Amino acid sequence: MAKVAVLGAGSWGTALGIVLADNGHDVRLWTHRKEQADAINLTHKNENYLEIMIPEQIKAYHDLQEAITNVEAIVIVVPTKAIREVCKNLNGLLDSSSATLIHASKGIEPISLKRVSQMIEEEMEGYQYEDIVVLSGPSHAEEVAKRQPTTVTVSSVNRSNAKIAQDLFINESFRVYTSTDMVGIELGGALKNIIALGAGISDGLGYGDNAKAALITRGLAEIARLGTSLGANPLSFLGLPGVGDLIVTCTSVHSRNWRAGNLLGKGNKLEEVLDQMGMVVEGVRTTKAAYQFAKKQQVEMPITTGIYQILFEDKNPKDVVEQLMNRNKREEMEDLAALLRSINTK
Ligand SMILES: NC(=O)C1=CN([C@@H]2O[C@H](COP(=O)(O)OP(=O)(O)OC[C@H]3O[C@@H](n4cnc5c(N)ncnc54)[C@H](O)[C@@H]3O)[C@@H](O)[C@H]2O)C=CC1
Ligand SMILES: O=C(CO)COP(=O)(O)O
Repeated sequence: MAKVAVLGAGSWGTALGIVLADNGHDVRLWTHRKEQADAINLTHKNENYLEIMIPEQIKAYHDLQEAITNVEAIVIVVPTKAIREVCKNLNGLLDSSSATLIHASKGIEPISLKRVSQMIEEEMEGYQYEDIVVLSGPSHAEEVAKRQPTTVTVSSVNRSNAKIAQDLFINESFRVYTSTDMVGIELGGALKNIIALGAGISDGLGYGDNAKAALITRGLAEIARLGTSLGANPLSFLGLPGVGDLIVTCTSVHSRNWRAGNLLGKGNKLEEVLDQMGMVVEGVRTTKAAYQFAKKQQVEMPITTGIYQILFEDKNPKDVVEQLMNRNKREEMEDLAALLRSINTK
C-alpha cells in the first residue's frame, strides 16, 4: 500500500482521499488552513464541503513538508488559480521527483492559455510533462464520497504513469480507465464547465430540456472544434472526460457551475453569485481563457462567446439566447464531418 499526499482539502480532494483510503493507502490530506486540518483530525468531518464521515486513516496536515515526506504519489486538487502557488511551494521540499504526480483540477489559465499539466510542468522543478497524470471524468465529489458508482479516466503521455494512477484509485465503486491524450482529457474537463454555466443559465431563465439538450450537443461540437485545433484526439470528447462530464455537469444539482449559472439566469449578478457559492466555480475563469483561445485559434465558439458576454460584458442572458438562435443557417453535420476527417488522418 502506498503513502499518498492529497493537496487541497475541498470537496474533490476529500472525496479522492476517501477513495484512496478505501483502497488501503496511507492518505495525508493537506490544507492551507490550519483550523481546517485541526477540525478534520478532531471530528473526521470536512464541514462546509461534504456531509460524510471521513475514514480515520485519513490524516489532515497543515505542514506541507510533513504531508509530502516519503510519499509515493502526490495528488494536486486545488482550484486552477492556486496551482502555480502550490507547485512553487513544493519546490525544495521534495527530496526526489520519484513520487507520481497526479492532478484532478479542471481549468485553463486566462492569458497564458495553459492547461493545468502545463502550469505544473512550468512551476515544478524535477518534473517533466510526461511525468504528470490528469484524473478527469463525470465525478461529483458528493457521490464519490458515498461510494456511488463512478467512472473516470487517468491520462498521461507516458502510459506507465497513467497505469500507476489507475492502480492507486481503481476499486469496485470507482472504475478508472487510462488514456494517453492529455490534451483532450484536460480540455474536455475544463471546457465542459462553460457549457454547464450555460445549462444553469438556461434553467434559471425557465427554459426546458430541449434547450439543455441543444446546449450539451452544440457545446460538445465547439469543445471538440477547439480541442482538435490544439491537437486533441477527437475521440476523447466522446469519452468520459468529454461527453460524460458534460452530461453530468449540465444536469446535476451537485454542479457548482450549473448552480452558479442558474443564479445568473435568475437575474443575480456575477459577484453576488460567486459570494454565495463558497466553492470554486472554475467555469468563470475558463470562459475567459476559452474566449481568448477561440480568437487565437480562429475557431468559432458561439456558446462560449455568449457566456463570456453574460459574465464579463453584463449582457442580458435572454439577448444571448436570441443571438444564438438567430445565427446564420448551417448544416449540422459540418462539424461532425470535420471531426471524422481529422480522426481518419490520425
Ligand atoms: N467538486 C467536485 O465534485 C469536483 C471538482 N473538480 C475540480 O477539482 C478542483 C478543486 O475543486 P473542489 O474541491 O470542488 O473545490 P472546493 O472549492 O471544494 O475546494 C477548494 C479547496 O482548495 C483550497 N485552496 C484554495 N486556494 C488555495 C491555495 N492558494 N492553496 C492551497 N489550497 C487552496 C480551499 O481552501 C479549498 O479547501 C477544481 O479544479 C474542480 O474543478 C473535479 C472533479 C469533481
Ligand atoms: O467536474 C465536476 C464533475 O465531474 C464538478 O463540476 P462542478 O465544479 O461544476 O461541480
